[in-house]
Amino acid sequence: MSTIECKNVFFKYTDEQDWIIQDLSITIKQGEWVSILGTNGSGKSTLARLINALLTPTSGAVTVAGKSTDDEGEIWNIRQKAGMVFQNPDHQFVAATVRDDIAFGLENAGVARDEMLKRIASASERVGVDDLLFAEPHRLSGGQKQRAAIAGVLALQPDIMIFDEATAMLDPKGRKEVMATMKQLHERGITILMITHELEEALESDRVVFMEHGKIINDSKAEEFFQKPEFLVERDFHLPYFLQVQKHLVENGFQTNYLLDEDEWVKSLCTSNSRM
Ligand SMILES: Nc1ncnc2c1ncn2[C@@H]1O[C@H](COP(=O)(O)OP(=O)(O)OP(=O)(O)O)[C@@H](O)[C@H]1O
Repeated sequence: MSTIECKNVFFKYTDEQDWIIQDLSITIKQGEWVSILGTNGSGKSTLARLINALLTPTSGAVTVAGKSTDDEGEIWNIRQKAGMVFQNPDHQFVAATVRDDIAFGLENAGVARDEMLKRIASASERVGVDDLLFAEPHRLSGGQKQRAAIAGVLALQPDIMIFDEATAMLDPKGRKEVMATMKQLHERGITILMITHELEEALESDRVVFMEHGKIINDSKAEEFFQKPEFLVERDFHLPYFLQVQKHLVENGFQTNYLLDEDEWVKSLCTSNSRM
């Protein structure tokens, strides 16, 4: 069980900069699916890197499963517990085949050969790249590449997976594949931290954290967060079409609250007394 805990974290990359992360505190429990939304430059990726121990706080504390990211002896342990998947899948591969790429991380982690083979088989099967193990990563489609990258992280048996705009470079099919994989990992109890600009993706999560100027300005359940879409509209976020329609209905008194599941909303509309 790995809880993520950030306590009064301040961070800047250089002395000359203003704070990139300012007095940020958050606790994320094992098994949660948290979307991290925010405007460009608000510090989302920096927060992810602080949690993954790629960066350490200038002041304050970040702990993962009770281990401080400041403790040099725990860095590799933390990175295994909290694996990261990045935006550009092409930057994540180091080996000539998917199989060797997954094996590379395991070798670095000192996993014995028999165990390594088991883990490669199980991680690749879980994300549906078991038939691509001998393929060259650069020849895969975008969605396949991201799933192969996820398999590499998954083989290290993380409790937490951090997706930093992992679908941003994918076409709709690739996005769908990666979102389905995230959903499946969440169902298996892995904590999902998903940095995204896509509200459709955030609708899938349990909790939404919204960052601005290095601070968390909203932290609530997704159902609650999406009850106030004007918060997003004011910040130039593009609402999913079915939420835009609901916004008009709410504003005109035809509906009292927002439903985040499109099918459920359509069903309720069809059975409602206020059918138009
Ligand atoms: N290596 C670095 N050195 C100096 N400043 C940096 C570095 N990386 C990021 N920054 C600055 O830190 C701030 C926050 O960047 P970060 O990437 O965390 O934001 P973000 O919310 O993820 O942005 P985006 O949505 O555009 O990806 C930005 O002003 C950025 O210019």
